Amino acid sequence: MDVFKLLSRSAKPVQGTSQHHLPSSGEATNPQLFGHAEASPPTANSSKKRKRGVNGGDQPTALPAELNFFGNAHNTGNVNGEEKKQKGLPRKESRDERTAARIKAGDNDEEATLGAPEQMSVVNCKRVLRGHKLKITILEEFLAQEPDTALMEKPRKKQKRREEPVVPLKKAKNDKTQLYPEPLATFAELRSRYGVFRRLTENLEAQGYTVPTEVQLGGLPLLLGDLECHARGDRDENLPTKPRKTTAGQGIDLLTIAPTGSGKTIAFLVPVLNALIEENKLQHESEDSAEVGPRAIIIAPTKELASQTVNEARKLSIGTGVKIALMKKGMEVVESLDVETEVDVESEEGQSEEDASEVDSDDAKSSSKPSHKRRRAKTTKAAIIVATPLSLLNALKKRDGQIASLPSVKFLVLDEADVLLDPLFREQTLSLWKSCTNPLLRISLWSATMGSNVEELARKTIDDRWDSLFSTKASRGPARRPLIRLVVGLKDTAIPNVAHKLIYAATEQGKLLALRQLLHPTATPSADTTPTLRPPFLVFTQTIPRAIALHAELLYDIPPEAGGSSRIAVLHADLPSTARDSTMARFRRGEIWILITTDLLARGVDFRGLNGVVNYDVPNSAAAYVHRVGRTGRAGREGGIAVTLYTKEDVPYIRNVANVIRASEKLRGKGGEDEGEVKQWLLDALPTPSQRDRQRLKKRGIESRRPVAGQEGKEKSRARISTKSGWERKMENNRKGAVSGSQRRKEAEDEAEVLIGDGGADKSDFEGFED
Ligand SMILES: Nc1ncnc2c1ncn2[C@@H]1O[C@H](COP(=O)(O)OP(=O)(O)OP(=O)(O)O)[C@@H](O)[C@H]1O
Repeated sequence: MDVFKLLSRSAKPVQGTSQHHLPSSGEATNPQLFGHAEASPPTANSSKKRKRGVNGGDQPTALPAELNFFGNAHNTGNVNGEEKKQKGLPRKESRDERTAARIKAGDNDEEATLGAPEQMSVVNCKRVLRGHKLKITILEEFLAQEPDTALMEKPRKKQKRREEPVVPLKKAKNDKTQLYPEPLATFAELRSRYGVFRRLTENLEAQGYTVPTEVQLGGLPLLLGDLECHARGDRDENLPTKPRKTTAGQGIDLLTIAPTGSGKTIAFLVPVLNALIEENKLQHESEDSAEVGPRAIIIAPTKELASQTVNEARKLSIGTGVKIALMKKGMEVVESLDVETEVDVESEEGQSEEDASEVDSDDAKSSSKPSHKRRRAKTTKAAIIVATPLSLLNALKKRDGQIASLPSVKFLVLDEADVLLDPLFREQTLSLWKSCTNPLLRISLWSATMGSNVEELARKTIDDRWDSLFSTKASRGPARRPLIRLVVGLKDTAIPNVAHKLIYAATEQGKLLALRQLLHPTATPSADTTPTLRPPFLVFTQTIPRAIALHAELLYDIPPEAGGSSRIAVLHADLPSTARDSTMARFRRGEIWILITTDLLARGVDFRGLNGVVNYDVPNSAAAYVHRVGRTGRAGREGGIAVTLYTKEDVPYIRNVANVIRASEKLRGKGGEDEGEVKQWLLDALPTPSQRDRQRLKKRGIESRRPVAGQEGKEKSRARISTKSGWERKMENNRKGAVSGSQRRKEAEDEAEVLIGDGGADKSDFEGFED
């Protein structure tokens, strides 16, 4: 029995989306989104800019035949080595030295570690990076400067110090500097170039990854190397690599904006795991006692994403000795701290949420519920802790309300950083950031979308933290790490490998009809009309009550032969953890085909075989749209469909979504006025929402779909999802009212008749007539 056929009621598939093109039907052939044609050498006129360079980018010698970086990258460096020799520039040693240290530390695969390939020239690096739409910019650069010893010896008055702060480091801001680090051509280079531990690369290989995705080919060299990258802009593009002096060994802080499903998790996990394996080995060799406390913290906005990250990290860490733990309520992080370890077990689940559009109510809300049952906390011995902000914050909260510090933490990763630094989680995230007091802390922020305000906040927090650590008279401080920004593709744009459909449904009832039409198409669809959506897919609503209501409405739409109501489920933050976990597991196993949810699942969650996403309620922002539709088309898979239903209430705001679709279609090559889903005439016709409107929408969603707290009746009616119009419902209610009224009247009459029959009074009261 073809269950998909049953669900789609024998409809023929849309042209061009035959089953073998659907994302769920197989592995992606190429996880990279851009630069597939990179291997072919450029034509003479392909880069006018290069002519300005010293040697001229159009010279054949500047673009050698080894440009097939993804075929045999190890050959690419020879020419560059020659170039360097000719120019008399020093060859860098640091990688080899590091590799030798690795071997000494016990990772003895000499064959793989020796003979690291030579470096590419800047021209080649630039070509590859541009081909893959990677832009790497240095946001802030900090140069070490000798501290003023006079100031160190003579403490100044408070007033004076404020006027002339003692800053042992000179800060040099340069917003325009672009970097061209050598991209990672193959995963084998992790070992040969960066001396990554064998076990880690084997575990990566075991996952079946063959080609690094864009964020991995750009991000891993930045995080694993010593920033020996090309720091000059267009002017000096033909000059070879010059290692940066200021930051060797210190690493960098990184802000990454890369498309959804582009493999950011691997990009941040590999460097952290590698560093921790190294640390373990060195500790073991020197027989030092193991450091107390976690060494890396990964923060994610939802439990679902956090537990997915733990799974990924555990797969990569098999046999390495690095322990990873998912932060749970009741877990103690650092034993020696006098933290509030006794926890309320009952209040752990099902905290309610005011607004379902928020990412995870459990974390966004404070946990000030009274305790019912208490149990002792366990101290985790894990080196890496993956947590939602509130779960970790609760574990660090001391009895006096202060947050305990985590000096052992050297890596802080903010996954979905823009939402973690959004007002909903900002305070919690910044408190955790502040609690990581280790001066060597390396921070990396990751997301598919990042507003400039979030970038600015990240920059400022890094600045302030550094100043508070090293601006005192006595502290000299290490050389300041630079903050680098890596952008893959077009910032804040949906992935190009998903087909977008924007459907006007006019009213709420129209949306339900349209969704049913998607589920059970009656007419043969064509590429231009309503798309056929094949399970499994996700349906997003604005609020929890609406998700529940839609689930109730669609529950019996799936024929019993196809599994009936068990094939459709709802997942939201008001459900207990166990129910959430079980629904996720059933959806991943393919037992659930249609999962109705809120923005709880909009970010980070990776369902490999998801065929589509339905925005039953329009997302609250362009960023929300990017993340929601990014649940399909993961790792470069083709065939995903994103359907957005909108009503007349959405029209004032739909332009945000239309713009994202248009930009994504341009990336796909459908940039013409009359091409793609969003035609120019539609864009011209749509109103542009004001900044205020956009902010209000982001915060509250469409007002008429919001539940009204404390007004049970209204709340219900607003959440109601039904094909019946308001007028029909009113008439139905009137009919129901009339029927129940007549029933009441009838009952009253019957009662009266009984009383009359009985003489109209209570027998017990009747004492009889007196003689
Ligand atoms: N090099 C690779 N080759 C093939 N698949 C990969 C590669 N790297 C990661 N993947 C797969 O790509 C999928 C998406 O990865 P991941 O969840 O890390 O994406 P992401 O960039 O974090 O997305 P989001 O922004 O939605 O959180 C996963 O299924 C992962 O296994």
